[in-house]
Amino acid sequence: MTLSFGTRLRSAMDERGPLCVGIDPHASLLDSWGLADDIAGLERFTYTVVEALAGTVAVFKPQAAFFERFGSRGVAVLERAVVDLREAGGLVVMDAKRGDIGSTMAAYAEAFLRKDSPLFSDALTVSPYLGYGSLKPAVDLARESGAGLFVLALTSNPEGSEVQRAVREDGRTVGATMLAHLAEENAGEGPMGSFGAVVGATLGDLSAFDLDINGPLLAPGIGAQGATPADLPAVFGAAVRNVVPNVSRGVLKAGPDATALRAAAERYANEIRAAVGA
Ligand SMILES: O=C(O)c1cc(=O)[nH]c(=O)n1[C@@H]1O[C@H](COP(=O)(O)O)[C@@H](O)[C@H]1O
Repeated sequence: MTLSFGTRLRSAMDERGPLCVGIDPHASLLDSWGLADDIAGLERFTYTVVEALAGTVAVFKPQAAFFERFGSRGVAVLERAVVDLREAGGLVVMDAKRGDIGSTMAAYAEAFLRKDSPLFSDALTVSPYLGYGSLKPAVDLARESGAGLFVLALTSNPEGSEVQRAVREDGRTVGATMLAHLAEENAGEGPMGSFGAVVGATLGDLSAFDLDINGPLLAPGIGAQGATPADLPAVFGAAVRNVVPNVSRGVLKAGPDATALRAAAERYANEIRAAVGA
């Protein structure tokens, strides 16, 4: 029987700590690593990160756009990275931020959440802004495959608030409504449900929101966007136990040296552990 994503994620967090390293091969990072902004540079960058960190970090979040910009050969690099990371015991959250009308959403879900898909990942980031219900095909297929979703609820960027903090007719904000849908999705699941929210670590006090969704909270924004591991308890309160903090550029800029990459990831992992008491 396939264990659920929430169950596998909780074990991985317990064993390796909650840090998620983002694999975002920005052109500027390739340049600072002394690599060309081409397929060979992308390949070298990606496999250096995979080889350096696959055995020690709990969760990886490859950002699909940085691979897609090289066309099919870039996607092939992504496919191999996903397989290698998973074989080394890491969990892969594919950051593709998909969202569409339900019938098309089913095809996006198949691309990333069907077990025999070349890009099958442990979880996928999705956008609920065509209506939470439009994500149903992805929710259903994730359940069937033992995978998970991370739904954009309160994003780390300042522009997000015009949508996510908009107040609905029932007096709730849009973001709070997404969190409530996820709490429903995860009801009764143990040790934690598989349907997570993306909640930026940059957002300051979130006590106005009920973050107790019995699921993981993916928290980008640490490092390059200015948040620090020490901010996590104040932002997330009691929900900090379920937080998976993502660091992309903050770790990646330490490359290309594998030892330096490992040291950067370890430093963030230790700071996060100290802050959240994991
Ligand atoms: O879903 C995401 O991963 C995401 C949501 C969000 O609200 N903010 C956010 O920064 N992200 C992603 O998290 C990563 C952050 O990268 P760094 O700022 O380099 O650590 C990028 O891949 C973003 O696309």
